[in-house]
Amino acid sequence: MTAKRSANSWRVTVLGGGAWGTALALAMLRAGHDVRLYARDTETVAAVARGENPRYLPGISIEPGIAATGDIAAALEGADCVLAVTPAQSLRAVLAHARNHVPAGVPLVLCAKGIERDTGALLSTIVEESLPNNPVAALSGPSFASDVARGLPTAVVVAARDAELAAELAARFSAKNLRCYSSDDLIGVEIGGALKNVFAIAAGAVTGAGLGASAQAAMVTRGFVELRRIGAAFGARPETLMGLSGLGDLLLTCSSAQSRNFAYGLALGQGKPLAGLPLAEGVPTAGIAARIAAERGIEAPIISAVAAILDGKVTIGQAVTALMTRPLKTETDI
Ligand SMILES: NC(=O)C1=CN([C@@H]2O[C@H](COP(=O)(O)OP(=O)(O)OC[C@H]3O[C@@H](n4cnc5c(N)ncnc54)[C@H](OP(=O)(O)O)[C@@H]3O)[C@@H](O)[C@H]2O)C=CC1
Ligand SMILES: O=C(CO)COP(=O)(O)O
Repeated sequence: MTAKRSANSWRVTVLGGGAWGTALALAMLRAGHDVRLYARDTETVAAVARGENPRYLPGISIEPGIAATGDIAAALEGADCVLAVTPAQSLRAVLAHARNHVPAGVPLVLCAKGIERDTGALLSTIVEESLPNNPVAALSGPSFASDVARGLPTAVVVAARDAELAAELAARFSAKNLRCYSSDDLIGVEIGGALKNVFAIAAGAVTGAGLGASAQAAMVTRGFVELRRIGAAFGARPETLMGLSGLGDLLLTCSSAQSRNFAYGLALGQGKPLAGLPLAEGVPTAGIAARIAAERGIEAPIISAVAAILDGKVTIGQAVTALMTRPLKTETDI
């Protein structure tokens, strides 16, 4: 199943041994690359070496060929490309740890989805601050880690400001069941991936609270308007947000309890305990996105409602009433 390495094979280093890091390491292996996986947790390193990652990808066997290590220097030595696949809120710390070992000039591909809670920085800004000598790219789109790890087909987008770099990365990452489109709209791809998580929480909450499929479709549609407004304020192109990293990922994660953000919202809507649930990137992103929208005068009532619910400032019922009684307007007034 593992593709043969060719002259086009790169040494690809994946930073992060969670669900998505492990799945992407497998995807890179299948695309014919020489893959190293850095995980800080020794048990994860040992598990990947055994051919499994039961904590993050239970029941999925990991093909041999991924060199897992807890040694950041060894992981990055000779890398042609680095994939950053830890949670958004950890990115700055991970890059600080990796900084002295990342070869100059090699692309750093963001695979996390979020906005830094404390600063409002997009993840590309964090890379540019931390690794000024490395071009930044982002990989995003509808792609559950377990689907990709199992080798099920999907399509994603790889973006970089330099269209040639984006196209090269997309070509090198594509494999039989991973179709990578390219884009030079880095910010658009980042914003789509980050904000869809907030609406996935909202979609889960709508389902959990039993508000009905109609409410869910209406919320996701109006949420997408907010995503487009915020995207526009950051200079994202509308067609990017209509693509895999915006609409595509919104469709996936707002309709499936396989999404951890949707599952988080579902528990919220059902009044179940939230402690101990898996990573839901939309939680920190909701608060900072609401703040960014308020500071920039962008109308984002659903994002603000999600942030207020997560902060315990309003109940889901109160938020729904507030949303339903907003002044009426034309639909196209975005
Ligand atoms: N899972 C998915 O389907 C997809 C996820 N993503 C995005 O990818 C990102 C990562 O998600 P995912 O892999 O699923 O998350 P997981 O919770 O499955 O794994 C997170 C990984 O990051 C590691 N980590 C956290 N903080 C640090 C740190 N400071 N230094 C080193 N390692 C650290 C964790 O290590 P430890 O075990 O030691 O805590 C763990 O290996 C998120 O932004 C997510 O939105 C994108 C597309 C699909
Ligand atoms: O981004 C994802 C799929 O594209 C994964 O979504 P969750 O983090 O909500 O599981």
